[in-house]
Amino acid sequence: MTGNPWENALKQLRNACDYLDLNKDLYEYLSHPQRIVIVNCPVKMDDGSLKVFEGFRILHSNARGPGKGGIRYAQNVDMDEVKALSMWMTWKCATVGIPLGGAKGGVTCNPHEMSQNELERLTRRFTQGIINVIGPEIDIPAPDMNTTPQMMAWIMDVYSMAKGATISGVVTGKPVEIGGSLGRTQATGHGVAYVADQYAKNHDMKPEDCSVVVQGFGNVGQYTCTTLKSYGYKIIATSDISGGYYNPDGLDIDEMFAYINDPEHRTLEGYTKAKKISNKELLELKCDFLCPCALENQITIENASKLNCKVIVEGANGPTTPEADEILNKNGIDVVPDVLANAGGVTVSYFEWIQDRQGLFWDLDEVNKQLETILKRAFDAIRDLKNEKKISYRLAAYLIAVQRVAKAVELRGIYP
Ligand SMILES: NC(=O)C1=CN([C@@H]2O[C@H](COP(=O)(O)OP(=O)(O)OC[C@H]3O[C@@H](n4cnc5c(N)ncnc54)[C@H](OP(=O)(O)O)[C@@H]3O)[C@@H](O)[C@H]2O)C=CC1
Ligand SMILES: O=C(O)CCC(=O)C(=O)O
Repeated sequence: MTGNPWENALKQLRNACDYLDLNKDLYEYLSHPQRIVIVNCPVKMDDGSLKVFEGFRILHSNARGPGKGGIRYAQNVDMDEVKALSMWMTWKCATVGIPLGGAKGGVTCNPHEMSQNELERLTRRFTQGIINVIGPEIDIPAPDMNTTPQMMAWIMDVYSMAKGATISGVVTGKPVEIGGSLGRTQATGHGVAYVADQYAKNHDMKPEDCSVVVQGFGNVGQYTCTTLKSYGYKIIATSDISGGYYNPDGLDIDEMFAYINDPEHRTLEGYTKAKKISNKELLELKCDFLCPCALENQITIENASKLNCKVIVEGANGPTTPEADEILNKNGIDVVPDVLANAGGVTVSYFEWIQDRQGLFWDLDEVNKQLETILKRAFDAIRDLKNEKKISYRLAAYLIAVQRVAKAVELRGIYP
């Protein structure tokens, strides 16, 4: 893998602090997560054997509010990845101006090789392990890669049983039947598409003339595709672990959606109504919008100069390395950064947290209206700063976010 995500996250912070000429103490403070919890989770597997899974919950900063961020289940989860993801959450919440801090969790496991019962036992054990550092006022988990609303329901159950009361606000991204918000499942992809469309509106690009490549066809990728398609954009390629799927005339996203939801398939393997291509070919396709919606470190020094898109809209967290960013800047390819582009998810999680605390639930139109208001305000502020200072979208977003966090740190006197 090119680049360690934590080192990449530190470089991005360094760039912003240098530009802002912030005092050294602030960089020193922000370059350390506030709290790291590591838990070993013993799980009885279905075959009777015992496996111990390592899990992390990391709070990067609660200067602006309780920690917020998803939990990821994947084989390559390690502490540096979770540290980076937690720091990116701090900037994301500050970028869109919601009163939450940054946190993230992860468990090193291969969820695709585990049964639902094993995943339930793992999720319950992991929750037990982090129970003292989560809570509606402390740190609120949510879904991320390979974690689902059902898993959020188990987290809520373990926490509630321990506290002796039903506490739905401990976690977001839950099923709506137990306090989830309408629109949360679609929110991240909806936000990616909405922000891409804002970019298009600002650059005289018409949806019907624009082709889009979306790497990843999971929660974020799927709803990025469906929402962009509903706006009139043509999705010409997408991918999952089985490879890329390309059709220059446009993919039938609904059909692909149904294909992977068929329990016989799960992935796009065997889907025949598109040309099969490699992940490398997918990223280098000629298109207007490239939306990486899978993993970190996909656009690197190796492939940045080979990209054939006009703009990158980052659905994933950390898909572009700082070195690749420099190449893209030189080549005139704009990058709408993750901390803005994929902030739709955490924004609707924030709405879910509010709704749970009030016991009053919004209809879908209200959720989407508020979401778009927040994303538009953030996009406009970043665009204006970018134009004024002649800097990248990423640096503009970071300047806004880091200054907001710095102000909170100063006002609270966090290091007297
Ligand atoms: N869910 C959310 O609300 C948010 C997620 N994000 C970020 O978006 C990204 C995607 O998350 P999400 O959609 O939730 O995760 P999912 O697990 O739902 O989907 C991940 C997608 O990436 C694909 N993928 C995994 N490994 C590879 C690979 N090596 N090459 C190509 N594709 C691969 C998966 O394929 P397969 O299913 O076949 O394994 C799947 O299509 C992550 O970076 C996450 O942190 C950001 C904000 C919020
Ligand atoms: O919904 C949330 O609270 C956080 C989602 C997340 O993990 C992310 O934005 O990367």
